[in-house]
Amino acid sequence: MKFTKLQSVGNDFVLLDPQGEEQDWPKLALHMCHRHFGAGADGLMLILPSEKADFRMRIFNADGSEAEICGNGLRCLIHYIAVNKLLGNRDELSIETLAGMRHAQIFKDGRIRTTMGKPMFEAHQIPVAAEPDPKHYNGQLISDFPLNINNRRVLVSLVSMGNPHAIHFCTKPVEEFPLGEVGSQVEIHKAFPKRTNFEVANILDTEHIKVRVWERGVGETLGCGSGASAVAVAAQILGYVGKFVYIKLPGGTLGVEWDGHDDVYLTGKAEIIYTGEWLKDEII
Ligand SMILES: N[C@H](CCC[C@H](N)C(=O)O)C(=O)O
Repeated sequence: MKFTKLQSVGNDFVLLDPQGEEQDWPKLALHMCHRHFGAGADGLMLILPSEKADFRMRIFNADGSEAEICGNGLRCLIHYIAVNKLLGNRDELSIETLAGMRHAQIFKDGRIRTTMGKPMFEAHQIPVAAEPDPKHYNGQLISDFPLNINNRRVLVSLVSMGNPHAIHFCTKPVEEFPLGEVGSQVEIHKAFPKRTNFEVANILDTEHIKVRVWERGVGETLGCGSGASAVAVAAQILGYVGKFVYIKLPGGTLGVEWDGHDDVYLTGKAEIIYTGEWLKDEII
């Protein structure tokens, strides 16, 4: 089975075109994403036909769980479509995802600008099980939500980009944050019935935020597009940044725009690293 390996800001994926074939995708994702016994990736993506859009995308995390959306994966899929001229030379296209329709523009310099949908803030949309006190929130950003992690009180803001994000703003450099210890616990905290992605963010100035990410179903990644979007949205609502912000991740920088009401726009590049053939048939 042929596959293509792609990356964007160091978030890497194997992409398959199943051509109508059905497989145990969660198990195959677990298998193919393994860094030693497999091809190695943060996720497995499928490019599929769609009746509502140019193509449909499915994304499975390295642990086999299926996610609603993946910002970097979306950009990688669009880059794959452009390089392989699956839509000729069209520079605008639409992709159907579990989180809804997403639209993209491809620029001549290789940048790809995608919609990331409208951010959601209601407790049931995150979802967060422990109802925060409604008088504080009623549809506004749930900020300073307290989590007790190994006797450390971690305050997070909660944003859904179709997938859940818990964001901790800190004043120290993000490199000093114990992301492995804290992120692994936040991901599976009982407050999040669907688990959550976790971002630690340090505001550099009104246009730049430094971020590290512990991804649901993956662990620490070098970049996360939906995470970058969620951080930019929360930071704007909290008054830290304006409507356009650069999110500096360990694997690279993404641009996020949000007018405060409608769709978030995410801009970055993507790269095909290699194509390969999957020859293994046994499961780990
Ligand atoms: N781990 C994420 C999916 C991948 C998101 C990330 N790679 C991105 O670029 O948005 C989740 O389970 O919600």
